[in-house]
Amino acid sequence: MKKNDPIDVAVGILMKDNGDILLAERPAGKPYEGYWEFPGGKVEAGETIEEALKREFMEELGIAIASADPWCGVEFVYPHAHVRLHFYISHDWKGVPQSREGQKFSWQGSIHVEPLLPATIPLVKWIDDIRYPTASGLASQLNAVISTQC
Ligand SMILES: Nc1nc2c([nH]c(=O)n2[C@H]2C[C@H](O)[C@@H](COP(=O)(O)OP(=O)(O)OP(=O)(O)O)O2)c(=O)[nH]1
Repeated sequence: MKKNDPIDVAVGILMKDNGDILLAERPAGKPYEGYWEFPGGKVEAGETIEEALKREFMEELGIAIASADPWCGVEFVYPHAHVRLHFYISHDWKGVPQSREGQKFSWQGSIHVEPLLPATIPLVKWIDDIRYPTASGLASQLNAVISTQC
């Protein structure tokens, strides 16, 4: 792998029935320590993204993800790395988050933790559109359906 090749990262958004989602603070010693992110980590050689997601959640939080759906992808170039983030949404897991790496974590309705990792900032708006659909958002979805049918 060349120095500037993108690094694949598996990222999970655990979403409770009431829409709350889990964020974690990056532990000391990592780039951007103290920034908030959705839990996850780098995909290792020979692993699928979903395998990496499940491994990272077990290692970092003691959470067993039963199922997760791929949601969106974001590519971002940091000074320390070029990352390709694969975001998954899960409604189906076992366990209660434990701080296995000494990190803080928090279930959030509207997001009140900061700073967020730069590449994660736009995701907050996108995930809110899913968690809290507005009347105008629903209208545009309806328009999309109507125009698909025409
Ligand atoms: N987990 C996670 N990583 C993110 C998010 N947004 C974002 O830019 N990243 C970036 C930060 C890092 O450059 C990279 C994740 O790498 P990492 O160093 O945390 O992964 P890791 O846990 O496998 O770390 P290590 O084993 O190398 O210590 O992805 C996010 O929301 N969640």
